[in-house]
Amino acid sequence: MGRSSKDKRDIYYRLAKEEGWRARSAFKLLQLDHEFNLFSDVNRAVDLCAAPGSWSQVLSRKLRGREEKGEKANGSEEVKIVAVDLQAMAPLPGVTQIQGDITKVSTAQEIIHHFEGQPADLVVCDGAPDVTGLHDVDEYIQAQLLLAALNITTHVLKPGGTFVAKIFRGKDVTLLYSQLKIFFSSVTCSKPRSSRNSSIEAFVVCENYSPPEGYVPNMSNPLLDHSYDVDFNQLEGPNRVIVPFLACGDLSAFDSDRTYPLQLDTGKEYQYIPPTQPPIRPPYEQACHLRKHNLLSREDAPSISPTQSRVEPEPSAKSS
Ligand SMILES: C[S@@+](CC[C@H](N)C(=O)[O-])C[C@H]1O[C@@H](n2cnc3c(N)ncnc32)[C@H](O)[C@@H]1O
Repeated sequence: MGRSSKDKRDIYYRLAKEEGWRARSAFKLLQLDHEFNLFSDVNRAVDLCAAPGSWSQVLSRKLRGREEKGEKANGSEEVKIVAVDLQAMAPLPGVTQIQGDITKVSTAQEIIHHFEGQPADLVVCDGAPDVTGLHDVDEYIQAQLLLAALNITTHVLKPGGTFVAKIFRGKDVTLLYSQLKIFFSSVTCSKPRSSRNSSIEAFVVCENYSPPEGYVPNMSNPLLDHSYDVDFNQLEGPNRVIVPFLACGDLSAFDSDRTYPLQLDTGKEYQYIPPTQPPIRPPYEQACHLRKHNLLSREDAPSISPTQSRVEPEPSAKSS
């Protein structure tokens, strides 16, 4: 397969490179913003599970771009963006990085410290665990990660703020919706056009953060219980919340499940563009090295430590 075959198969991968995004997921956040106007009135934003950084790029370009034009959201407040990931990420203008775990209270404290004690206006999370291929396990771990993201969000988000997170629409999704509905007056599940139909991935857009009275953020247990003073009759029972579903992105936008010719109708001649910023130390680095040297199936395959010589990463680990 030639190096341009992925450009043909994945139009958003190709557009991401053309527009300088680090990953095709940038379009998912852009399309969600187009539908929900996520960035208006936002000066302090948190990007959870941010590496390699395309969502942080979107936040940086949108919020700082507005600031540069003199269109500040709230008076004279400065735009601040914090990105958190377990992995290191190449620097981005105006984005403070925390290499840390979103399940740790110390990470929440670092975020608040960066915002000088002020809460965030917006928290986004495109978090995904390493996919195992066992659907039930993947769905379960993704759900746990979403709950961890919700949990840290309850430490850092201002009342009235917005939380956006990736969700897998698996069989237990209504339990997740019910947990989100405890904390937000509006929860919508949305599928941007750049997210493949063949993937169970979608995004929850949770607006108007309004925790139950007396709720004390607690990092010890990511599974939130239903013991707060919530009118579950309104929620139609804790496991039966019906959340509106909205497909978003202009219908004229590219279809992520289609293969497009390299020569599009744009009048511009096709030219191969390398990835904008490959991950700097991805967790699959060692597997790539072993595969490249045909060592994957050998029992005596040497293991390489993260401090040993670098190996060339694949352009993209996974994409939906
Ligand atoms: C799909 S990638 C995010 C892509 C990113 N939104 C972008 O646009 O470039 C998922 C990320 O979640 C991160 N992640 C998974 N579990 C995490 C955790 N407990 N704490 C912090 N990051 C985590 C992974 O390291 C990975 O970089």
